[in-house]
Amino acid sequence: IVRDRRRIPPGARPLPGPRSLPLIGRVHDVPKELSWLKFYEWSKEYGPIYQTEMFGSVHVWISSERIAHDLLSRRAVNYSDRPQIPNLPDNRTSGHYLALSGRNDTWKRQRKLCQQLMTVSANGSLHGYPAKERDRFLYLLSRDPSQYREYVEQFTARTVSRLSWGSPHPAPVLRVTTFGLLESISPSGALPNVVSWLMHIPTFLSPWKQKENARHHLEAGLLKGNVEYVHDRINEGNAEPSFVRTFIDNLSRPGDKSKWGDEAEATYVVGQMAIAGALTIGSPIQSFILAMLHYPDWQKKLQNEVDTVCEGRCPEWDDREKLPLLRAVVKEVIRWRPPVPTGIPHAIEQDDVYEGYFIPGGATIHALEWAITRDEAIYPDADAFNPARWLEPKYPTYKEPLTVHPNLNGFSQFGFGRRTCQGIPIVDQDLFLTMGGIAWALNINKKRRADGTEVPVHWNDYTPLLIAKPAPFEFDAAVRSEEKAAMLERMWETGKGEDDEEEERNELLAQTNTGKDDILPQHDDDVASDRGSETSAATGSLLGESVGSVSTGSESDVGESDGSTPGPEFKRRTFVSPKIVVQ
Ligand code: HEM
Repeated sequence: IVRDRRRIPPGARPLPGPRSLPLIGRVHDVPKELSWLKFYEWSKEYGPIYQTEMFGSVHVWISSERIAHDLLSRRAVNYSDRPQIPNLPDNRTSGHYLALSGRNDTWKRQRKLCQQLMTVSANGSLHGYPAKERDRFLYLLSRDPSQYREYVEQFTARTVSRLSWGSPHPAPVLRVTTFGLLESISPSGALPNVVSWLMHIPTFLSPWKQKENARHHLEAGLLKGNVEYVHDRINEGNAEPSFVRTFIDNLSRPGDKSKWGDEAEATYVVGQMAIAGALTIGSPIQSFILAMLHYPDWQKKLQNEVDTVCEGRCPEWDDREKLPLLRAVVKEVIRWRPPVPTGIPHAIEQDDVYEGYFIPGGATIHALEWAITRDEAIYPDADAFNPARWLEPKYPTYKEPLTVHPNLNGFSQFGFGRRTCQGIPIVDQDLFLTMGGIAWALNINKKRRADGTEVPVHWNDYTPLLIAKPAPFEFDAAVRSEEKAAMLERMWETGKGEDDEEEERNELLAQTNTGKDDILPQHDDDVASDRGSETSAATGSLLGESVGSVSTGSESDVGESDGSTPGPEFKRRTFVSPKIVVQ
């Protein structure tokens, strides 16, 4: 849609914004890296709501929480659609990506199902999965902190795989297909998302379409194979709790998809939940480590709270009422370094006028999460990491009682109106347990060179995709005592048996089935790194393979494919065990 002054009703005026060049609008001004800083800078110049044009599309940028609520929540009827993503042109209609779906009946039904599945699991404390995976994560991190990105991504993907399908084993393939999706939908991940006419190029000429088709094929195999796996486990009487099991046991109504959809639809709803969980939560966990390096005083305060309240043991989810500082740290990390800094865009359906400004129907509406968390009236000294802003009455964000507040419910960083994030129970528990666990187990410090000087750590260098993660940085992490080192060993031992057995069986089956052992990236750092160019080679090689269904560890899945192509296998991971360093 091009700005058309004839559409502006009498008395209204166009939104302010940078002057556009013919055809390209302001596209040349938006940097590939940290684009949200440019949009934030423009908000200082043009105000808390302004517009830009890019290749004929109008984009509206909102930097004030009040305005975001006025439009996206109060006028939700008109502001709850999603824009078309040129590199994923059926995103609004396919029913495969709830979060990217248009405002249609399929989306409404899927959103209800997603909420129901989440509620059942949240009421069961997420079946203890985040704690189980947290214990594994802490042990691995304590062994080799330099692999922190790999272990963080393993933690998030394994936890959400358990929640979705009752098994951690889909995690490696989930990570690959999910990262590919992130590239496909991000403005900086695929050229057609910026130069939209490229979406009309036929598939045989379009590297972007070919890559996305291969990724989608892999994803379909993964999701369908995983549902089969749950059926197998149910038939054998040993299915672990999961979203899919809840659907099959309680919500599936063959022949009637009116309320919860059918199994094919639920397959993709759960897939979307798994994708969302695997994509996002690693960002704040990594940002937490970054914050501890820049703010050692807050690390000490957090350790004091955890040590005093938990009397030497690692914090658990049941301790949350008694750990307000830990909850404040969780919330402050998300505020300080928003995981989705430009937000997930909404689309407006009909022309609208807001405070005298014309907003054209069809425009893309961005709640600029980065700017929203930098509003000095709400967050004084916004650039500083300061959990006290959630705990002391002198700050505008303080809320009582501290047994409940701060918490993540209703936080701007999870969006607005009818499209708000549905994963908050997972985010809350994953972050509480990992951040509390790291504070309990480890002292995070800047690395020192042989000459005693500190290795510098960046302040705000983040990856450019829709979900932003810190660029790699170096640090030291020492286990805080011999006693904790022994406890970490026990935490690892308790969780590992079942995994090892399954992975060993996978390896055996994979070898007999395919004789190939390199279909997955050798080093998952490739996937964890999220730097488009670094990762595309590994992802591309995987997607370039012709793949059938995807193993989740059950015998029936492995090797079940279209007959001509092998299913990708899970590589067995061997964990090196350097000596634990105790400080
Ligand atoms: C730190 C972690 C996360 C952050 C910061 C986050 C943030 C967001 C944001 C900003 C939106 C868009 C809201 C809007 O359009 O107004 C969203 C949507 C969504 N999120 Fe999350 N999210 C996180 C984790 C998760 C997890 C773990 C799940 C798993 C279920 C999840 C599921 C969804 C879904 C299904 C939607 C789409 C809702 C819709 O379009 O109707 N998110 N999230």
